[in-house]
Amino acid sequence: MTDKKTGAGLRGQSAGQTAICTVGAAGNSLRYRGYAVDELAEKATFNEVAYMILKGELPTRDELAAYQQRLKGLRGLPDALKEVLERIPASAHPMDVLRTGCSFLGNLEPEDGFENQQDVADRLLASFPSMICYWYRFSHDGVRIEVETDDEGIGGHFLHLLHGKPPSELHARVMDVSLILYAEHEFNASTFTARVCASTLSDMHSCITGAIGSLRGPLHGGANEMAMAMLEKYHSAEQAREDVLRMLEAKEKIMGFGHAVYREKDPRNAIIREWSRKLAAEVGDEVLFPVSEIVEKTMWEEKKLFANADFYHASAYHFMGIPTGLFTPIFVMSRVTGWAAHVMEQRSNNRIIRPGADYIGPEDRAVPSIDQR
Ligand SMILES: CC(=O)SCCNC(=O)CCNC(=O)[C@H](O)C(C)(C)COP(=O)(O)OP(=O)(O)OC[C@H]1O[C@@H](n2cnc3c(N)ncnc32)[C@H](O)[C@@H]1OP(=O)(O)O
Ligand SMILES: O=C([O-])CC(=O)C(=O)O
Repeated sequence: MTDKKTGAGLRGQSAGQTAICTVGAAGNSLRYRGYAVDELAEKATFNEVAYMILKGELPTRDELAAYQQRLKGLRGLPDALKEVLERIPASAHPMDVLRTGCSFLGNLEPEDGFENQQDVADRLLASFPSMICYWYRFSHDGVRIEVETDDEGIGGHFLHLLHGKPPSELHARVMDVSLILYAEHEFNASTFTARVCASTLSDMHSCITGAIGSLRGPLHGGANEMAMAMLEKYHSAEQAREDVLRMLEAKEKIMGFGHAVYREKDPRNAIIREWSRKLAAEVGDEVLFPVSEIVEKTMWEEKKLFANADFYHASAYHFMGIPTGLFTPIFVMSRVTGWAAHVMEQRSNNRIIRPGADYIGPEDRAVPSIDQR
């Protein structure tokens, strides 16, 4: 592994303070406002975690009930947004759809002052599943769906809209855990994008729209889709192992492995792997899960590279019948909590983020006339 404190990517350097999250303390831990992610994934719902990330503390029973009611009431989409979504072709990337949806909602319901920041965060959290599913079902199935359901959880609501029926208890819980695991991750690339935008005192929709653009890339959130594209090529564990060895020999990147901060393991991986194993048993899978396991084993044996949060999300989502293109939008539905919390934190103690650069271009020179060039 390269020295994390040298070279490109601002690796290992602190770019500011945060009270929201710690990543990689002791090489492998993840805590949101002091709570370990493993414990949250076991004992909490995503609604509770979202509330805690956005508002600072875990909700009481009454606060949670009121918050769930509030989010349910914010699931609807304005007609003008539905019209825009209907014009986006089926061939569009779903992340581009959410990027447009977020930006367009900013035209219809502008933040109009930082005193409304919590309201905008709640509105985006509640309406992203509606946006993506409204577009997906219209462009792929030709139907205009009703986007308001009575599902308690955002993950269950998403599956309901996508499949047109309420999800099983198991699927609703897996979605909830997945959203907990993806909710927040300190100064990752998309969150840093949001904070840079916030530091200019821009509006919440601009910050979140920019963050969606950064999350889209295959080195960040887009890795779960790329991992799925690779895994579904294989018909057996043996074939997968041989191809991974070939890719490593050719110095190709294997998506869903490695991390910019964790050194030993990504604590989210073991959690989503076990849920994926349960889903594999439910659907009677004998290929995708064993293939995923052999890829994980081979990467560790050959390169000491561990699976990150994205890797087993690929098989878990696939087992629940979610189209691959919607994997990263699910990440958005969750990470909007972390992004918005960071925007609010940046605003609360702001100085415009504007680093310097080491100049490596030509020495000073005179401008020649056009005939002399
Ligand atoms: C939710 C998330 O966003 S998690 C990240 C999701 N992204 C991916 O899964 C994409 C694949 N992984 C990667 O590209 C990288 O591991 C990143 C972007 C996550 C981290 O990048 P960096 O911090 O630059 O990686 P790092 O410094 O640890 O790389 C060390 C070495 O391992 C190699 N390496 C790292 N990840 C991988 C991988 N997935 N496959 C093959 N080789 C890898 C690097 O090429 C580098 O080799 P070198 O020293 O010969 O140049
Ligand atoms: O922290 C990072 O660089 C990427 C990551 O795992 C995340 O954003 O969840």
